[in-house]
Amino acid sequence: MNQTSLNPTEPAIVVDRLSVHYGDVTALDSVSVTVNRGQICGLIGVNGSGKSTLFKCLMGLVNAQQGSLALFGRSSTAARKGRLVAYVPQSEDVDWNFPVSVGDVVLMGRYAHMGPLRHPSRADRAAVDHALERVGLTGLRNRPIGELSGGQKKRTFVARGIAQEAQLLLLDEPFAGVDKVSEATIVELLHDLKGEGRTVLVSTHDLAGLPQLCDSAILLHQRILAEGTPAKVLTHENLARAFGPGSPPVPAATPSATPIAPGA
Ligand SMILES: Nc1ncnc2c1ncn2[C@@H]1O[C@H](COP(=O)(O)OP(=O)(O)OP(=O)(O)O)[C@@H](O)[C@H]1O
Repeated sequence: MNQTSLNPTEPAIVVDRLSVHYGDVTALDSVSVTVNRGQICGLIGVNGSGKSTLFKCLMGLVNAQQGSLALFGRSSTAARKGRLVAYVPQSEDVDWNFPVSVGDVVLMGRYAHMGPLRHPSRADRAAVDHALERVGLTGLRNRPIGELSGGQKKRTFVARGIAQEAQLLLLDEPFAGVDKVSEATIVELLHDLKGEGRTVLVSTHDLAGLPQLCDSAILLHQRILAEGTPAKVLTHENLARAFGPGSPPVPAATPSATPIAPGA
């Protein structure tokens, strides 16, 4: 399955009335969202608002009690098997003591391309080389993943998604605990990936950077509080509903917050 076999009219993500409960805790309550293809969409909300749960549902790692979802019109299992979707998990969800090198992690992105013996072909090795180069980690290929900085670890997982040639990248807080160089590298990469027609859903607490990074945004608090352009979503009222008293300020660079003078 590749991009050319996809129906171009199908959105990258359609979530329909999805509810997830962990025992007594409601993580997602009848969540419906659509993310169109070729967009960078920002997922925002307080800690515990359900962002990671939504990512895990999209990856088929958590089963919803109610509702449905589709990735490019397919089930999450079919999308994963078709290597359409790549996931960059939160750092807390990764066992960094697992004895693998940076190159090994990126090569994992090629597994679905390989035969049952997982013997890498020349094309697989070239894809890994290319992905490492794009994230600026060629020199660290043989380094154990656990020895990298937070930002380098994130870049390694982004490289895995690039090597996989995934059409949809799900990034759970890629900017958390990363240095400025890694942050700038990841932002540039996401724009490049979008330029190639790929779709990105990225959770972030960096509201100030969101208008520059994202085409659209989703504000989550178990339910969808707002969805649309960053300017539409990042209003004082919406942020107060999501974050409560002491909510973060509306980003100054939100396009609608800076009206263009007539004739400008
Ligand atoms: N495996 C689990 N078992 C029980 N409760 C869970 C589990 N995973 C998440 N939760 C609860 O579900 C709710 C949503 O958690 P989730 O991790 O999806 O939120 P989040 O928005 O990603 O938070 P953060 O920004 O802190 O990562 C929280 O109340 C959390 O405590």
